[in-house]
Amino acid sequence: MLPDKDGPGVGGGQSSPEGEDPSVSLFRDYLRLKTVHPEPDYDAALRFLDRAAEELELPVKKIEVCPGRVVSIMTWEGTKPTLKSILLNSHTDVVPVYQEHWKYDAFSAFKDAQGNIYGRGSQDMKSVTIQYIQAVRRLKVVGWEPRRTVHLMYVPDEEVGGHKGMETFVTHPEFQKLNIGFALDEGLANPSEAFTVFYGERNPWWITIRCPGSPGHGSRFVENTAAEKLVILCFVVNSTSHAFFRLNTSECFTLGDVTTVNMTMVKGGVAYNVIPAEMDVSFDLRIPPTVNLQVCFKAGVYGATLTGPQLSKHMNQNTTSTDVNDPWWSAFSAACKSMNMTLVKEIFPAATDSRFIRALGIPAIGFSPMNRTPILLHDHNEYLNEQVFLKGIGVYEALIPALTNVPALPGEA
Ligand SMILES: CSCC[C@H](NC=O)C(=O)O
Ligand SMILES: [Zn+2]
Ligand SMILES: [Zn+2]
Repeated sequence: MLPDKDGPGVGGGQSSPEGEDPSVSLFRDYLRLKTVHPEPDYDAALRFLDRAAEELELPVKKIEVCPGRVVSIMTWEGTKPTLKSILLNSHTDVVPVYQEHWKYDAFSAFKDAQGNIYGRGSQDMKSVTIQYIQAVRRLKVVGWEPRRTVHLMYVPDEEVGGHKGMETFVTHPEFQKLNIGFALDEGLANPSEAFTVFYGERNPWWITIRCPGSPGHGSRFVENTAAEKLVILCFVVNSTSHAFFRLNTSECFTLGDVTTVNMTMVKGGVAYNVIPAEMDVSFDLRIPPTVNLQVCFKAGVYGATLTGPQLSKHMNQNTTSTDVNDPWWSAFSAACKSMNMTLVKEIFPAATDSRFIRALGIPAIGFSPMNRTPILLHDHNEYLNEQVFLKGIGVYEALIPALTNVPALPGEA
């Protein structure tokens, strides 16, 4: 039996503080699960999502893509199930916290007098998971039925690159069976009245460069040392400041439009007085889809060599159409317009699981309905206001019908 309105919430809602919207209580319950790296409690998330699926009366499919790494999918079958489906994707994991820098326990989902709900994942992206679920719940309660099938997918390990999550799952036959036509995934908050939507991402490259050099006694003049090469690489990294400069001019660049390079790890050396024979230096590069990746390869690393394993070097640069004539974008943007929402289109500055979906040629939009909210993902004191959260449910309540009503496209059954 579906509940009357937003339902009692997973687990019966007994924990709902008096007067609190059940959707907010459900969100706070989900924030309390410690799906935090390096050892996320994925079982707790899967149990929580199973209970939600039971309440929604939706079938669940689980696929263990790697040992201990399960993708869970709730499916709301459409009245035209041969048409391509809509994917509502979210990841279940969250990044670690420095608890000493938080005002409240990062896993207590504390709500202050302004209605700000503090918790790791409140923006990234447990809010979106619950908003999808509650939007579906509301649509079911009023008896609405989708034409296209809707899949709510919950994936592990996005925060560590998605290798044991979405990257592997997109190669699985069960993924093909979902027959996805269009996907929604996470975006970022926007401090203004507007909402940001992401139609592409910068390519993340996590690379390690080995700098071999001449060894010797630490008291001598030695030419061509490993450390010397490492220092030259520091100058290369300095080019990041050019990108920063461009960001701060009147030119309309956002972080997603420029390349950034940060040296993030250095390894090498055994003793104060021994010049090491090699040093490894690691970089986090983010390259916009408009930059020729082959040129990046040829840029040269001053006699140093790339060494393995290169943790991530995403090469696909597909972006999603935001052309007025694109049927998915026009459905998405028209629904937002009907709610008087202002949209700002950008390239996502970091990486999400959308990149694996776009790489298959499937259009994907990164969108978390959080306006009037500072960008606090991965930061201390990450929070989301309950009113903003609740409005977001309404946004999906309009977006799901808009997207599932996109008429059959050429080539669709
Ligand atoms: C190289 S994949 C890294 C994925 C990660 N995603 C979220 O923060 C990021 O650092 O962007
Ligand atoms: Zn995220
Ligand atoms: Zn994240």
